[in-house]
Amino acid sequence: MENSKELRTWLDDLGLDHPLVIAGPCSAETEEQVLKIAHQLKDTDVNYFRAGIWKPRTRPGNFEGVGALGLNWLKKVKEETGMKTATEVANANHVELALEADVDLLWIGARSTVSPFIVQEIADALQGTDKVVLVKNPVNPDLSLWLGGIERLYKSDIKRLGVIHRGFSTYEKTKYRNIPEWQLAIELQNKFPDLPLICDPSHISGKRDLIFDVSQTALDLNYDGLMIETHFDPDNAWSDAAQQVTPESLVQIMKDLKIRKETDAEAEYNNKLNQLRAQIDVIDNSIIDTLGKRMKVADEIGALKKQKNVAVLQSKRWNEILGNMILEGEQRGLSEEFVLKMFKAIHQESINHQEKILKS
Ligand SMILES: C=C(O[C@@H]1C=C(C(=O)O)C=C[C@H]1O)C(=O)O
Repeated sequence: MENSKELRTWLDDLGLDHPLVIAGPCSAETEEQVLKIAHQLKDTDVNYFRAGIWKPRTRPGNFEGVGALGLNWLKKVKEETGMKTATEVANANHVELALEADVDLLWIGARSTVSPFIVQEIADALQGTDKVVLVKNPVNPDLSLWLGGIERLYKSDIKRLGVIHRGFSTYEKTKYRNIPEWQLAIELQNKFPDLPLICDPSHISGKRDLIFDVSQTALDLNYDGLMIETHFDPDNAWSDAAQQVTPESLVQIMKDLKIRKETDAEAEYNNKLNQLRAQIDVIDNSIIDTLGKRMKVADEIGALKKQKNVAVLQSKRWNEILGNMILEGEQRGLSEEFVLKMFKAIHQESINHQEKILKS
């Protein structure tokens, strides 16, 4: 599959002057609940009304969705509000029912994207559809698996495509429910700049207070749209209560978000930018030069260790370096997270260099 402008035709055709917005409850609970939220979202920036009909839950025993019955409620949403509708499908049967109910946008969830069997089954069931189909990232940070999902759909002649970034599971405790790993989405944009990219700040955040911040970061990184879970009574929602916002909050979030343009033609801005970028180029070259020199010293240490039959890894020395560098970094405004990541990568490269010498 190649990048092509065609991938974003469905989005361009909407002619929006704001990011695409997909909003609605995490789960459809009752007909009344679905219609009430839909009417509250009707005259806002919302383009697609979402509601989960089949809910994949991590553990059994939780509310698993109202099932096909909820599709009738989505039909009513369309009739009564004119909003397009969206839901998640996780197997061929869901696809068949959702297409029958004329749902306008279908997405494949993170737990389905991990399974090529399931994605293929869904792609086969959707063959040639003119519905919009979006693929959420797999739960693990695997770009190939994510793109593989898109490619399977593309091969099934589905051309109105896009991706949803909902973050990645992690064992570590972080402020996020699912860590964003923005680099992965940036890499995806580099490969497929015209594939519509939607952020799901609700699942990245896991709590409503973080949603604005995550949404702004997404827009700063050129995302095309947002999927935000919305409920009139979030605290009493039957699923994902902590991360849903009220329709009023959603409107406020959309109002407060700054939509950045890709560039600015003004000469003064461009001159200054070019000057600063020239500085960055010089600094980047010196970083690479310094790292090359560091590895040459590591090579010499490797040769010494080889002579004396000493192990490559020296944990005590390594921990001293890490501790010192975190302190040094702090004084220069570098976060501990960044310093750790960078020095772990440097250490690994140093080990690789020494290993090569010890094994030669
Ligand atoms: C270079 C050495 O080998 C390893 C690599 C280190 C580094 O790159 O700084 C530090 C400790 C060792 O784990 C060393 O022993 O000093």
